[in-house]
Amino acid sequence: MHKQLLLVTGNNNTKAVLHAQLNMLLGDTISIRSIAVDEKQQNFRPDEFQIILFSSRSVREEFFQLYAFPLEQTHLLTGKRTINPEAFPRLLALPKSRVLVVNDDEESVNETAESIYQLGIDHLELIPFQTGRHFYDGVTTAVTPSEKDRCPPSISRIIDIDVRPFDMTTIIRVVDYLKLDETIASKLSERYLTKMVKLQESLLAKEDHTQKISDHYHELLNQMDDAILAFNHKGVITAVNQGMEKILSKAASIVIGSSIYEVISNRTLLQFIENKDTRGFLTIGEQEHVLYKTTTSSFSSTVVTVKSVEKAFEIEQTARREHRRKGLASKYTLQDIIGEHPLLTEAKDRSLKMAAADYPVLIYGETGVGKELFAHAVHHNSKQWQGPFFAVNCSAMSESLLHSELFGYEEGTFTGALKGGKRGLFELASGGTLFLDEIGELSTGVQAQLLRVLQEGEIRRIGGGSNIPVENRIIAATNKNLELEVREGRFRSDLFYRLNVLHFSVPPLRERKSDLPLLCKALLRENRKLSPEAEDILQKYDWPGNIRELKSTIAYAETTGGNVLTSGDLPEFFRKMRPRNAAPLTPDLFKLLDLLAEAASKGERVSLKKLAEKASADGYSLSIQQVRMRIQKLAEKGFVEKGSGRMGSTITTQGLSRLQEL
Ligand SMILES: Nc1ncnc2c1ncn2[C@@H]1O[C@H](COP(=O)(O)OP(=O)(O)OP(=O)(O)O)[C@@H](O)[C@H]1O
Repeated sequence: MHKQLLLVTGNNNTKAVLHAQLNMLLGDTISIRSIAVDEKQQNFRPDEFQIILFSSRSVREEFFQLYAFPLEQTHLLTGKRTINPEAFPRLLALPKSRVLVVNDDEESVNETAESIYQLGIDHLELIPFQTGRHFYDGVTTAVTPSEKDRCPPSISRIIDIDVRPFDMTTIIRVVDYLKLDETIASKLSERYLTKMVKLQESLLAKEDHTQKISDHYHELLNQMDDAILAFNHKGVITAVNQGMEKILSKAASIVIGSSIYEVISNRTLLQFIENKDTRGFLTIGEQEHVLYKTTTSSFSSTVVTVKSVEKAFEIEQTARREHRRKGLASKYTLQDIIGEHPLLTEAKDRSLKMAAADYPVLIYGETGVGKELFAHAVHHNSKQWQGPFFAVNCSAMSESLLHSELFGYEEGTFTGALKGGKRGLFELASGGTLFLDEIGELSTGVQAQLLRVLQEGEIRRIGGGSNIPVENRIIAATNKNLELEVREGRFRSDLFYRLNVLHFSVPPLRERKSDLPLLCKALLRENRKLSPEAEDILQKYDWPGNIRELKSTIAYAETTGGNVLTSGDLPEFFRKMRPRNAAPLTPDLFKLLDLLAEAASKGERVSLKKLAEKASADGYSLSIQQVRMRIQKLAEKGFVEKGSGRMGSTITTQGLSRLQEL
């Protein structure tokens, strides 16, 4: 009689998979009938089967609730299930993480998890799914043998490992009970083994790969000049390199896995690990070292790096250059502030001394004297020189805009607010310097907020509920007399006294005109210079716009002039000014200029011949050649513009103003 096996499963999907497995392994020798437990069966007699194989214990229980047959002659077997080898690579590819195991009941969940562990997949922390529970803290991936619908909504990634097949012991028990030919058993194990070997190969490949990666990291860590130590949130050391082994005087094999408190005896190092600082110093023997501490974003690991002072300095320089490239760091140092006048030198000396302190600095000075330049230099010489430098002009924005620029806002605070909110300048400049230019223009509302920051060291974003600590050096500048502003009630006295602790003035250019040649030289492009006459004009001027005005004057002259910039190349305004000691015009030059002015008033240009005739008529006997030479002279002074060919000449505005002066 042909031996018959009944397979009973929970659902049709499982039935199809398990039936295919049994059929492949035993189909040539026995007849297999498969049912899903709740399927309606007609003419069905379970006692006709020699063996009934259940896919799980719950299926078995359900079966006997449906069929109350006495089954004395039938062997009942609940199969053990394993993981589908095809799904193996998908499990191996998952990163080290916590993963939810989902199946239809508690037992099958545990069984699935057990099989995963038994197969050697140990990099996953498997969390058992519980029916009715919706949230699993921080778990976003689930592994399930085709029970996707049961996965809770908090799961974003589902790894379907397909229906779990019977494991080999179940098959062997069937073969054994049915007393099947031994050759079948060996054939079976061959087929089974082939699959298992493949599985093992992928596991080994993984282990080998992991080992290789681990060796590689070790090698890299040891290549580094710095000493490195990493520990987890429990203070257990997870990595060290040779540099750190030397500092600790202990081998990595002892250190790794031990608590930091067991292996670190150096008090400075231990204190640095415990405190909040991210940078510290450590002396080992005679040598100074810099300590750095970084915590991973998930706060699960902390890495401590020990660098030699020289190397740290080099890196900080590079970081500074990078900051500078991004325009965040201060761009100027005291060397960039040109001038040797004692008043300027005094300002430089003061600023240098004030830079070292922690108080705010207030810089007084007229517009364009270089207050911002000084603010950069103060930042550059301060403790926070490595941090960012942000400047804001308090008069350039409306009160509400300035408020949001300085303090930032939370998402949804107002129409047009950026998604995720916006960090204000106080937050951005934290750890660095915030330069508040034209502080005298601050509205009373913003003055009150600024006072709060200075007193409390924290800000509150617009629309935000919590206070955010900030640590900035404040440098403020004004061209107003702040004391007067306080007296007249426009500036808060408490804010004034907070800001005014350290202050200095930058002298206006008119009080340090001896610096003009130096400044001009620095501002002029290479190969360009000022004619003595032009320089004389610049010396005579009062410079209400200070260096900013000087800069634009030079830029103007360079655009209009050649290599030697004459008074004629200066902006019109300057050309009207009479240079000191300028040689007076000779009467015939004066006459020619006068004639040209007369013609210009009629909108005419005059030829050399005509000029000679007119001059002669007024008693100035000049040949055409003599007129040509004098017109050339006037043109050199910028008073006349010569026309080409027969075009004739005309007087310039500079010539006209000279004439008026005379
Ligand atoms: N001593 C100096 N040497 C070289 N350049 C200078 C010097 N002083 C000022 N400058 C230049 O002049 C311009 C104006 O300087 P800065 O903006 O620092 O003036 P300020 O006093 O802050 O002006 P404001 O009060 O109008 O903001 C800048 O381009 C700056 O580089």
